[in-house]
Amino acid sequence: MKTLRIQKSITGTTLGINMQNVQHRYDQSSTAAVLSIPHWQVKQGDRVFLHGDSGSGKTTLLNLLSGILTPTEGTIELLEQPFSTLSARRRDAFRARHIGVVFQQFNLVPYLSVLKNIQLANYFAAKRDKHIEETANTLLAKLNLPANVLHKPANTLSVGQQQRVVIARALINQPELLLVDEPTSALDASARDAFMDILLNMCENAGASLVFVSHDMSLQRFFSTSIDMHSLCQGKVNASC
Ligand SMILES: Nc1ncnc2c1ncn2[C@@H]1O[C@H](COP(=O)(O)OP(=O)(O)OP(=O)(O)O)[C@@H](O)[C@H]1O
Repeated sequence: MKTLRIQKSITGTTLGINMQNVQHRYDQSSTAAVLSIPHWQVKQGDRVFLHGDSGSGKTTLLNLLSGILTPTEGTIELLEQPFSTLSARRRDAFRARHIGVVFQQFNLVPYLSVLKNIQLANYFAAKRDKHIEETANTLLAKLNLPANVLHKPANTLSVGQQQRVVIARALINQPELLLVDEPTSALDASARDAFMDILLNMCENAGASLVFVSHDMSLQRFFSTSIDMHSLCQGKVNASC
């Protein structure tokens, strides 16, 4: 049972993401920010395709949204709760409970089984699923992974299979916000399209917001909203609600 009570805004719409005057500098003494976003709001449940040139700040933005980085200036609210201003400990707890991340580095524990890797995510969320094996199996089946991989060490799976395990791990806690970075790079075209359908269906059923970063512009057609980093940093992307 989730403890967070998501408030409705005055328009009756819940905001999944609300960034105001956000800037990020890796080097505090530098005058130029690597990322500067005047204003960006994403309605809860929206699915956003984010693209941009190499070095335009996509990874930096995902790291800010997942709380791995905090902005040098400005504020980030998630699910209408303060996020960037939380202490590191409370931000970690918020991430474990409400955010699923699928980043390019899989961060699977290589010698642990697929099930143990998924259980770890559930453990850190502090909302244990008593039927974790059954839930994990259902998720893996939806992602077209055979049930017999569940007890195999993660490092014995193919790269494409590991990508699917990372998705299952990200979804196991039914996050309200899913942050995804280039998840289909190891899949061929037909597996990629099947995977996109599954991912988007899962997000829709859960009412989750999705921020999906990719260089592969052919994936844009799966999304109702597509944003390039240049427009975002120019403040040309308005509130979606
Ligand atoms: N840890 C870091 N320390 C200093 N500068 C960094 C760091 N990470 C990224 N940068 C710089 O910040 C800018 C944005 O980088 P970022 O990785 O966010 O871009 P990106 O759009 O994800 O690029 P790509 O598509 O190549 O992955 C770049 O100029 C990069 O050199």
